[in-house]
Amino acid sequence: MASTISTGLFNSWDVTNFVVNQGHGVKGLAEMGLETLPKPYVQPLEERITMSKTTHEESIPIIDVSNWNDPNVADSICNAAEKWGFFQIVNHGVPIHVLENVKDAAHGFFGLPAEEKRMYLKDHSPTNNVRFGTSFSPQAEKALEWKDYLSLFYVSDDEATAFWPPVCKDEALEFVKKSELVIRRLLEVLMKRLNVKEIDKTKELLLMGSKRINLNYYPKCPNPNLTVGVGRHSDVSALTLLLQDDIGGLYVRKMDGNSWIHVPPISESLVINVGDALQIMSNGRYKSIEHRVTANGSKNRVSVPIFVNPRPFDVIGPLLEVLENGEKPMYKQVLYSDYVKHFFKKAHDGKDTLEFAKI
Ligand SMILES: CC(C)(COP(=O)(O)OP(=O)(O)OC[C@H]1O[C@@H](n2cnc3c(N)ncnc32)[C@H](O)[C@@H]1OP(=O)(O)O)[C@@H](O)C(=O)NCCC(=O)NCCSC(=O)/C=C/c1ccc(O)c(O)c1
Ligand SMILES: O=C(O)CCC(=O)C(=O)O
Ligand SMILES: [Fe+2]
Repeated sequence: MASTISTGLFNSWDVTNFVVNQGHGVKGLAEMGLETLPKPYVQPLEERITMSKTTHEESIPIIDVSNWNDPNVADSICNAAEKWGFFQIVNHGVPIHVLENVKDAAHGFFGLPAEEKRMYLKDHSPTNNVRFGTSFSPQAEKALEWKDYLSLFYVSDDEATAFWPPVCKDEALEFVKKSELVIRRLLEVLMKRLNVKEIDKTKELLLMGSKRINLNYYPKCPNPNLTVGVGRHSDVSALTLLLQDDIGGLYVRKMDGNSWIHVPPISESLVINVGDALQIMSNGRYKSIEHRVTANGSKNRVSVPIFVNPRPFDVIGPLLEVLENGEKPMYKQVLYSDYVKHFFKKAHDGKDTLEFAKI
């Protein structure tokens, strides 16, 4: 392949070694001035987004949450979580400078030289809670995904201050903190429809006892149609709150069909989606929907999801309040860390992780 020969990376092993093991990331590869897509990134036809049916006739709901006490707001949120599993919120109260700063900080982190980012690869990182990586699970994947990430598991302010990379820690922490209220409000509203009247301490820990913030970087890609930014998956969180920049590329599977809907960037909005843990706890009422991201041929894209989760040692299953009306449980009780480890050890495979919890 002419382009990889000109970079000095002669075969697929060289490319993977350079990107994954040496910590250059796909950004390092993209910056070599490739003309064609290296082979390890070529996705099978059926996984390419260009081969899928995309529709512009419908879009996920956009909900103005400026008044949380308005019953119409609550209804719209619960309906969206049931029907779409995905929606955007505006007037959510997270200040614009917090959103702008964390996107800038993402560019700041990925703009560091490879030697500095390499310090956060799994084998070098001073803590398991900070991980720089590429693709999703390169050891399990047939084709790599065109994305680098920094994943930060929030334990405490002190831990974050001590271990998160200096170039982005304040901004990432500020986004986590400033989004806490909107997360709580969303969960209160969603719980009410499930017959959970108040979120006591036990419920709070079960729903939002752990948080992970990822900084995702999708560099400009030669032949974006042959690969993906992120393959089809559903999140394993309870709820995900996603900040995207103005480039676009996130697609959501329409629940009742085979078509994919674009999630258009809306300035100052946040994308919210139900994750597997909430689908399980709601006994299937709220839907954790498959989504994927395209690669982009002309721009570098960043996104910043906050995954709101149970704690690793929590056992999750359908909530008692949900089963009180006599409905049959669809999912068993599972240790949350077992569920997450199962997700992380395979390649992205749509909604297959949920099979792990099905009765
Ligand atoms: C995640 C775990 C299980 C990690 O526990 P730990 O003891 O640190 O286990 P570990 O042995 O280091 O990790 C197990 C494997 O998970 C994978 N892994 C761990 N962390 C990550 C990470 N942040 N990103 C990718 N893979 C990871 C690796 O494959 C590990 O294997 P290895 O590379 O070490 O061989 C633990 O912290 C936990 O239970 N956390 C619960 C809360 C949580 O983190 N929930 C997940 C929310 S994330 C979510 O919902 C979606 C994430 C997502 C989606 C699409 C993407 O493309 C993507 O990149 C990420
Ligand atoms: O980048 C995006 O828009 C979505 C990323 C995503 O789905 C994830 O990180 O789980
Ligand atoms: Fe996701």
